[in-house]
Amino acid sequence: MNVYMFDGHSEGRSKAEGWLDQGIMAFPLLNARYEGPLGGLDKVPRPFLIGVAGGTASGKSTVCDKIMEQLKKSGLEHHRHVTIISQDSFYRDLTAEEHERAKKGEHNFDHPDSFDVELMRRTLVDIKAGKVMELPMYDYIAHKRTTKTTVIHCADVVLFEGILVFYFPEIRDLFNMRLFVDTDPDTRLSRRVLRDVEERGRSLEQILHQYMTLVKPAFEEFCLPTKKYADVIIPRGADNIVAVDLIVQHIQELMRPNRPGRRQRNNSDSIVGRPH
Ligand SMILES: Nc1ncnc2c1ncn2[C@@H]1O[C@H](COP(=O)(O)OP(=O)(O)O)[C@@H](O)[C@H]1O
Ligand SMILES: Nc1ccn([C@@H]2O[C@H](COP(=O)(O)O)[C@@H](O)[C@H]2O)c(=O)n1
Repeated sequence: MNVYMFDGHSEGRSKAEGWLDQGIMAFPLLNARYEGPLGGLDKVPRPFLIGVAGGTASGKSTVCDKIMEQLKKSGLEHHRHVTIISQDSFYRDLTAEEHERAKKGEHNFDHPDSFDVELMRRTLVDIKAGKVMELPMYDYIAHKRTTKTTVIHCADVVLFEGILVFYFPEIRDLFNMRLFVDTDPDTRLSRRVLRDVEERGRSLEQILHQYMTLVKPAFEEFCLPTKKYADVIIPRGADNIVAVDLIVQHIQELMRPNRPGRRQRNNSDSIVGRPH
């Protein structure tokens, strides 16, 4: 079985392609023995779908990578697989006019209308149903999904990361666990500048213009308010080893075979704490 590890470092291309460039890695994950679609109180959904939200460059992808790494280290291997999907794969196609604006950093990629929500929903529903899926890849230089796709199949844990994964109720409600990566805005901006210059072919002027006029206001209006939907808020992102460890332990516990009282996620469940 294959698992796609995404690193987000591919030059100007999609995160998915970056993961693929590193090789499709077998990633045996958990030794649990639950099978098939869930419904009973003693079953954990398979795949177990985890939403990972947070502002741009907050470290969402890095946290997802850490979670995968920790699960791997845990040694609970054998026939369990984890997949990371980026919400960026679901940016909708731009018109010619929008594309011209995007080239100047004037298209609002941080607004909910920028996403093909129905494609996102259908894809996640199909993944939850255990179907083999082809995901569109995203090119940050061309500002469009490419004809290349990533095939996802047989995942036991799926991490779905993106700035607005909790914004749309029909997407939000699909998650079995919700994480919000909460990183200081100055840190995020400096990381974004470096990343967008190095990997997304942007000039400093364009990055700052886009950030101040579109990214920052949209973060405050659309992304930040979704923090309240998180089960766990992770301050400082992947640097927060304690939070990542606790989350991984919780996933392992949920998936432990024959766990007493194992049951499906309830919206009032909490791992560490809920936001006020
Ligand atoms: N804890 C960290 N310390 C230093 N750099 C980091 C850290 N987390 C992420 N980065 C860097 O910041 C950039 C954005 O991180 P990423 O995980 O891709 O964020 P997001 O997925 O939220 O956009 C990347 O270049 C990444 O290497
Ligand atoms: N063509 C595009 C598409 C997206 N963006 C920016 O990417 C950010 C989301 O990705 P993160 O990895 O940072 O979460 C979002 O803030 C968009 O502004 C872009 O610049 N160009």
